[in-house]
Amino acid sequence: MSENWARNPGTALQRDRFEDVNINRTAAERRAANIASGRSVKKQHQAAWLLRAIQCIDLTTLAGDDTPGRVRRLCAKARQPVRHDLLSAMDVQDIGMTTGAVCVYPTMVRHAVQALQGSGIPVASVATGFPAGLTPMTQRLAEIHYAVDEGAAEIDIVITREHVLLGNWQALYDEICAMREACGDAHMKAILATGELGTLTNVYRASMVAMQAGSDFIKTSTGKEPVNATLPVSLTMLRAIRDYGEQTGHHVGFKPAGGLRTAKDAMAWLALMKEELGAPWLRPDLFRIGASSLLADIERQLEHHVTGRYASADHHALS
Ligand SMILES: O=C[C@H](O)COP(=O)(O)O
Repeated sequence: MSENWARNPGTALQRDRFEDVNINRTAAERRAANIASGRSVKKQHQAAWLLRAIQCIDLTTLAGDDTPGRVRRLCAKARQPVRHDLLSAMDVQDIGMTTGAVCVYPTMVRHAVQALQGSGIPVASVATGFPAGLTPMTQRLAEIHYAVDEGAAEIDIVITREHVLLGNWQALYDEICAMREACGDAHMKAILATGELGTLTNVYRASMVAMQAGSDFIKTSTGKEPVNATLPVSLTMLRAIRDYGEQTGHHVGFKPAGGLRTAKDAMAWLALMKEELGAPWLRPDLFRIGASSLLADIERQLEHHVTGRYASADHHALS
């Protein structure tokens, strides 16, 4: 992550920027499918794209049975996400390849911070009653303070879905503003839990409110909803990011999360980013992929690229 990673200061709540916008699901699905067909990435560039995807992964463990040991193993993988011999074969052994961040629950932050010392890899913490967000506001804010005090540099908050479903934009804006303030210097990603928002129009409107309230990133899902990151939802959020950028001049990042497991998924989302927002968004400052098990398949594809053979998935430990 670059030192000068710009924050999104947000704006006042401006309903006229989103209340009249309606998203056509059929058109969004068609456009997303077209982009994901992968025509925009030439075969010979695929390995470079996969390396870029790794640099954008928020390597995640968010399980009830997480332990300090599991978090330490995850951090070791974040420090060295691809085997050295594969990096050497691709002549990229000296680029300092790491994942974008490690993402954990608040009580695991200290273990991750310790394990990542000196690596420059930030620790992200979920907070605010993840995944449902249905705990009292004072506790949700206290959780942010706790995670920041433990050393989290990034906070992934969850929104109250009810505010979106009822169109209570002021309440949504106020809640996210309060969370942004609690984050202090930590960068804030707002998880919209799009699988629970009903319509793409709601996704667009919630995205806009989250950005107006100062979110540095908008993120699709917790990974715990029945439907997590999809391409049409992502397209809708990227359109909102583009519109917000045109209106304010502020660049907001995007994080698809939940169910992204294959190198093919990573390629589809990279293509979507490039097509919709352009090359500046293909870097960890503005793009993260939240995933617990994507890295194994990417490493497998890179091995195939280098050796022409596939190793078994369990050959690539704990990715
Ligand atoms: O934010 C990250 C997600 O929780 C990861 O979801 P996943 O386990 O489906 O990759």
